[in-house]
Amino acid sequence: MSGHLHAAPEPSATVRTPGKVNLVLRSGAVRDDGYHPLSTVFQAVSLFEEVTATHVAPGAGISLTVSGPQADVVPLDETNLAWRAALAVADHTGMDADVALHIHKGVPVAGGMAGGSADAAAALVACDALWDAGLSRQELTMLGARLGADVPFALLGHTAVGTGRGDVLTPVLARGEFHWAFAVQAEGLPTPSVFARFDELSADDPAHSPDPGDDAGLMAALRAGDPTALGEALHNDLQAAAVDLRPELGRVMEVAREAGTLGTLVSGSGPTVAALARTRRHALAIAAAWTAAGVADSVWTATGPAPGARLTG
Ligand SMILES: C[C@](O)(CO)[C@H](O)COP(=O)(O)OP(=O)(O)OC[C@H]1O[C@@H](n2ccc(N)nc2=O)[C@H](O)[C@@H]1O
Ligand SMILES: Nc1ncnc2c1ncn2[C@@H]1O[C@H](COP(=O)(O)OP(=O)(O)OP(=O)(O)O)[C@@H](O)[C@H]1O
Repeated sequence: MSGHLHAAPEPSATVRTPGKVNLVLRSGAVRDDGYHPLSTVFQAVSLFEEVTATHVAPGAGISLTVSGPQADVVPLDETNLAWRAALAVADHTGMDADVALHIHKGVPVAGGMAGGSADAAAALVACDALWDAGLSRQELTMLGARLGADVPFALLGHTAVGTGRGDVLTPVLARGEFHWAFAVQAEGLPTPSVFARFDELSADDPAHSPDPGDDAGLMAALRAGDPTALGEALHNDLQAAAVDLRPELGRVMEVAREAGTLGTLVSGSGPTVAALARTRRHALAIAAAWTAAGVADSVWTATGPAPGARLTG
């Protein structure tokens, strides 16, 4: 036995963040800054991203590795949202941006479920913890909103109303557990293309505001934990645009209806289709129906709501 002690493991911080589905998404006309005013209700679901931030030698800079089912399609450079999040924390605090990041992806990539945004949120919290920067939730949320409209919700989790670009959040009371099935397509849809198609489809009303809608039924369903009522209240203004770009999504929703879904819609900007189920077993049955019909490249099941960004190690 040598006289050396084992080197202590490099200190690291691991943070878990959820993907999301928009239970309702209403969009107004494009603003001068290229964004659309939204009125949306997010629900975080139990598909999680995990980001680990590990100390490296001073001056080593940022490095990034990615694992998980679709790791090969995720950028490994400074365009990655987790990388940009680490830089944002360093800039904001004056710390040196020296960190090794690892992302384990559990949310479909470019699927309209905010996987990249979840990585940004997780990297913000992980770097804050690793560097002992002591940022408040408010500061993290402000940094997150600059990285992407969906990032603040990945920090918060659970169920929340989003206004502005989707980044101004108000938590919503939801009781119980909702069961979801997701039909994922290998080829993602770029969010800007879906909003651009939405603009073309609504060109007859170029100045419209997001329809305030009547979400009383949705809120009551969430408060009561009533999946049948929630299924009836699901709505997505971007759905027509996503289906226009990917007509095969119509068939995906039809198969979910044949399998008795309580409600089905395109998740966010798509192309993932979400179906609300009565039970976990029913969610598995809807997923099996998609597989049997050959309409999805992969099928996933999850529950919502799920917690926001949490340090797990
Ligand atoms: C579709 C949703 O997922 C619904 O939650 C989000 O609105 C998208 O959020 P995100 O991917 O975090 O969006 P960002 O990364 O901030 O923006 C990507 C692009 O999406 C479009 N975008 C996004 C959000 C918004 N309210 N209006 C938009 O028009 C813009 O073209 C923008 O350049
Ligand atoms: N950490 C990341 N993980 C995945 N994609 C990323 C990441 N950082 C940047 N990207 C880029 O962003 C694109 C969209 O990825 P993401 O998975 O966030 O889409 P999304 O789920 O549709 O997002 P949203 O629902 O927020 O619109 C990818 O095609 C990829 O090029």
